[in-house]
Amino acid sequence: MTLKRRVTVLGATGSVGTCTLKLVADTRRTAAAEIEVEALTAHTNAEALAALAIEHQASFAAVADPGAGGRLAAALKGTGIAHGAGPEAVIEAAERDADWVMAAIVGAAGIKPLLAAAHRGADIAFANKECLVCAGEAVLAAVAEGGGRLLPVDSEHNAIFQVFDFARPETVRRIVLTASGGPFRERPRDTFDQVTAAEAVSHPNWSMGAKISVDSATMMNKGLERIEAAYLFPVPKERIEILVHPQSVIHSMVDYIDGSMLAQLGTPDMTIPIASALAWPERIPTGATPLDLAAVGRMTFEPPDEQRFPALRQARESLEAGGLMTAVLNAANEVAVAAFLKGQVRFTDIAALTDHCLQTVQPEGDPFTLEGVLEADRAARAAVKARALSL
Ligand SMILES: NC(=O)C1=CN([C@@H]2O[C@H](COP(=O)(O)OP(=O)(O)OC[C@H]3O[C@@H](n4cnc5c(N)ncnc54)[C@H](OP(=O)(O)O)[C@@H]3O)[C@@H](O)[C@H]2O)C=CC1
Ligand SMILES: CC(=O)[C@@H](O)[C@H](O)COP(=O)(O)O
Ligand SMILES: [Mn+2]
Repeated sequence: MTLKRRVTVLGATGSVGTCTLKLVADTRRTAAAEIEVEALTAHTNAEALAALAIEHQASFAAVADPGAGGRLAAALKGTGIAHGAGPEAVIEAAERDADWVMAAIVGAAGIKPLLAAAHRGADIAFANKECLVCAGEAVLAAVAEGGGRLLPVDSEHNAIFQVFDFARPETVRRIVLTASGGPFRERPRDTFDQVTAAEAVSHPNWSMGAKISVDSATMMNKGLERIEAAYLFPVPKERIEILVHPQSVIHSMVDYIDGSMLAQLGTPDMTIPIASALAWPERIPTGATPLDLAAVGRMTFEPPDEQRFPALRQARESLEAGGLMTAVLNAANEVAVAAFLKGQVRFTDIAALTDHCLQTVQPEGDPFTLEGVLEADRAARAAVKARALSL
């Protein structure tokens, strides 16, 4: 089998983006594969983007920040690589002719490029969970219209995707999303207000970008993943459960009506779910360390604690409420996490700010349209910013 792909990576300079490009390069070197790189994007990191574009011989590179365009142009001078700057240039990257697009921008900023790629029928390797959380209906509609595949990359959802019987969804009793519990699983609750940004981004098992690392620390990540799973898999939302598994070896499970539980296991390395999405339904070799269960020794499990991690309750209630409440939750969380990372609010303020927003913002737009989502997103961001100023 020769794997043929023309790939675009949205969010190429990030943790998932660089992992994807390393896998692409390794696969080209070590397997029967014809993989070309069409376009790469970043936000402000123009020099790193240019280096990646040159290394991977991309046709086009774009930075979302218009102010970074000059640096990108300078770094690409003489290479022949076309480039652009501003949100429209990132959308142009998504519109260019790649058949496999890695959606690895962080946050709702990724919505428009994702929709552009989905609308024209590209296969979407889907990491950017915030897009499904805030615009799930629009994303699924764009994928259906375009006719491409939505290939989950988030490790839990990729695990479920690998073991879910899509031909017989009625045989699924429940989905069990595993959660590491984050860096503060055992930390005394009464010290949470002293948590520093450096402590919050130190995930016990995964090396990831700052925003998702903080989300893992508050366990909002698992809440967002429950919402993501509700869009990705044909299972009633009340049958999506969370189980704390501190070793992050079992990446999630599907529980069937006959009592069989199927799981996907692996070392905690994003190379594995990205490779699954790149080759699907085939498999390709990767450099990921093979799982050594004897070395792991023990795997443990605990129920999640919504008192200790209120983000879990907030996400569950937002999913139950439906409509645009998950868009409100996502936007509120994005602003609160950014404020925490800048040292403007305490760790415990993140949940307080999202709670405030969920109680005060009542979006009235249409959750099926991008306009409705963006309106809810704006209202939630404004509410959190106003509240954060008064803390
Ligand atoms: N990291 C992981 O292991 C996993 C991540 N995910 C999800 O994947 C997504 C990416 O995560 P991760 O790679 O960790 O994030 P990073 O912060 O490491 O990277 C984010 C990428 O998005 C770009 N970016 C940031 N803001 C914007 C913007 N406003 N417009 C356009 N591009 C932007 C960044 O560019 P620049 O470098 O210029 O800032 C960078 O390329 C997230 O949604 C996350 O939840 C899911 C599972 C695992
Ligand atoms: C790698 C990945 O998919 C992350 O979402 C990871 O699962 C975070 O770990 P926890 O949210 O379980 O701490
Ligand atoms: Mn995950």
